[in-house]
Amino acid sequence: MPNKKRSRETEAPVKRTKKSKLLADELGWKEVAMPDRLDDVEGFFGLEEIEGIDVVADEAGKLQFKSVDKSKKAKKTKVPPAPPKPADDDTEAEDDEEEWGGIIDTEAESTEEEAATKPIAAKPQSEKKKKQKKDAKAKDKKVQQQAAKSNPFETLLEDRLDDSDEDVDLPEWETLDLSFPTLRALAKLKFASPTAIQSAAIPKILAGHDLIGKASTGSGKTLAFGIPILETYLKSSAAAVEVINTDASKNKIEKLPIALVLSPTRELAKQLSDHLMAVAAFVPDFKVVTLTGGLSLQKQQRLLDQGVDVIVATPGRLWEVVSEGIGWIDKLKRGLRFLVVDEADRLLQEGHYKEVEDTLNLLQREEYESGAEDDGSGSEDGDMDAAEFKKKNKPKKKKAPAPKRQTLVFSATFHQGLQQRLAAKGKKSWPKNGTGGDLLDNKESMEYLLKKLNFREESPQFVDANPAGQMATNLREGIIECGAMEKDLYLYYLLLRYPCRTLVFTNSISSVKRLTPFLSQLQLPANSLHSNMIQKARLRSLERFSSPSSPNSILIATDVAARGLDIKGVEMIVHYHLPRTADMYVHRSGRTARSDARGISILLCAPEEVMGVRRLVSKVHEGDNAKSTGKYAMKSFSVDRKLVDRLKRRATLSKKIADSTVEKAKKNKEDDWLKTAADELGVEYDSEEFNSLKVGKKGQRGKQKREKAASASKDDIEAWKAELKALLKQKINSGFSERYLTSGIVNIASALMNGEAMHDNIIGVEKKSVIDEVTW
Ligand SMILES: Nc1ncnc2c1ncn2[C@@H]1O[C@H](COP(=O)(O)OP(=O)(O)OP(=O)(O)O)[C@@H](O)[C@H]1O
Repeated sequence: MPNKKRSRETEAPVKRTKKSKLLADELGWKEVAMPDRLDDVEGFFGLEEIEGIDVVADEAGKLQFKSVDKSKKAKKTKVPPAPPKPADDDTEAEDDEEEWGGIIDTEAESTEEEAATKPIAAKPQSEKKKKQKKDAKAKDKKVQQQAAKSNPFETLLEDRLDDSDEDVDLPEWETLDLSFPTLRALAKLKFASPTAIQSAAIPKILAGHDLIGKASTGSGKTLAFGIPILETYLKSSAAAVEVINTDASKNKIEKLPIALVLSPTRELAKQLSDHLMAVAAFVPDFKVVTLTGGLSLQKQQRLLDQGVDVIVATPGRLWEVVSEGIGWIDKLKRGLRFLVVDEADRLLQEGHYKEVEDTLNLLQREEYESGAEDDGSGSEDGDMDAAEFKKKNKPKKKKAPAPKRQTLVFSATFHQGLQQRLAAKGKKSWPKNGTGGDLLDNKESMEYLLKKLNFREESPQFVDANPAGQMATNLREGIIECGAMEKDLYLYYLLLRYPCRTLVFTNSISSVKRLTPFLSQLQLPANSLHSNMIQKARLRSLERFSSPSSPNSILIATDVAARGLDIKGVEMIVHYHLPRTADMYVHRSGRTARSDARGISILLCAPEEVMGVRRLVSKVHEGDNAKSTGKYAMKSFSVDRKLVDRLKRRATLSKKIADSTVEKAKKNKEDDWLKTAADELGVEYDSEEFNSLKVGKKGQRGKQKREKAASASKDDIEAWKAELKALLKQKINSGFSERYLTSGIVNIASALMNGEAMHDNIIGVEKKSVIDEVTW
């Protein structure tokens, strides 16, 4: 039956005849657009609708159609205004509008797990809570504004209209023959010269080649593909304007996306979009849309429908948006001039590859079916059976010219484990014997990518901008050997001794959840990032971590932060857990020493891990020019063991407090869940009895430990907290900085009271840069 509801906005023409009763075929049916991908299309090939028609039955009960007076109909079908929503019932609206609008509250970050356990209906907030939220909002807004000030991209966007006559003098970029708007943006960004990958890749891409680009972390790969995309956009929009000027009949151009950039993580996608917008700061119509999970799907669809030049997306969300949208597959096929696969080795890895493959299949450039075209041969025979009708109306195949789409692939690494994983030979873990996780050489990477990606050219251009080494030139690496159970203590030592913006990598979400309160108890500004956090909390953590107002901030993260993130001022990377593969080591370490900056990467290693790690790191450095004379020997990072000893009690107390809080929260959650389950089953719930049944011998020890932590009494915790507080007030004298100790510049007690205590003033040793600790 025609669906009146769906066509409220459009008025379908009705073929009017003299008689008021009409036959079905006399009606002005209008085709309804269908989502590009239907899950089950068997026996279904189209939908049409009609409006302004009443269905009436004659005396014999036969249905007939009757045209309805439009004005009356309009009255009849007028949609009543939606009833006002109760003030606290904003769940639906929120879902629709959910987008990142900066820091909005400072409530303890909640995970998706936690969110799921919250009651669905929002409770009315108390005045006090509202006020707290308001204050927190204002505070976070301030932090956000400060963060924005430090973001060169934002400043650039603010400046762009101020000085349109400004001269651009960038001789080093001259050979690339770039447009004025691009050069202006580069000048504003203070990028005086192109980086090696930019010099090598930009001319090749502009010449129309497919390209595989390999260059070390932080070496400017984003603009190596971003600039050619912008230049192509500028040329094609200039050509479009010419067409309009010379051909009066074409007064409207359809805006089609010219580039699709795939990113493995949400945060990287956002960063890539910002970066592209920054270089396009003087091209006002250039529009980049980011499609990532965790934020409103509808909002992203709306943005796309408003017209877009570049789409930056994570594969899962792209697939969702495009396949559920209408006409997007066709638009992508017709419009795309560039497909960029950033962090290609990650995106093509097992687990991610399926969605990328689906996307690639969608974009196949062979002949494609454009869908049914109305050729005016609609059915006139009401008795025609479905099969016959379907045959007659079969969508016509239409040949489309192959689009000139270039495929651009970028990464700092291409490693062998990738191929093995794709061949489903099982996961490679960090090798004890130092043989796995090897990085692919150029020939192997090329073969691999050729197999996986549908390049336009038979041999895409391969650019390796840093053949001499995998790691950034200004990066120093070190190793600290410590007992497996002492990693918390050594981490605390490093963060306290060398206050600077630090990223700490762990291999599990639970470690992130444990280490964050552990460090917070020790008054270190720790934030967390892992994939179980809701998207807003993820972005909020990153904002806090990168805020200029907290130059010594710490981010405890899983490998979700390992690739691509470009955060200014990160000086130290700590591998709390060893990276699982060599490429992960390269990417994690690459979050520091970016562009011209210096940085250090430190591995915390248990004695049994040291040999394997040393071997693997020397593999990563194989081929380094400077070190090719012999095997690269990873340096031990010098540690003041005396100071470590003096920090032990603090670390022990903080660990106890953090563990008991985490375990208590877990236990409460588990108890709640079990109680509900028991209620539903109508049985008595006894947590101890239940636990004794649940755990086998194997997990007994860990379980006992956890139970012990969870069973700490409130008084125990309070006592630990008081002891820790007292300890934190005391300076710790490691013996080598008497000048600082006796100077009395910092009044620790009042600093603590005012919330100003930072790790560089609660330790009684001189602040020292971690980077200066190693020889350069
Ligand atoms: N020509 C240039 N001159 C100076 N800085 C630049 C230049 N091009 C890019 N940059 C800056 O260098 C930093 C690193 O760039 P980008 O994020 O593109 O690196 P990348 O090679 O993609 O790193 P990764 O492999 O970690 O993803 C960014 O802050 C960027 O703004």
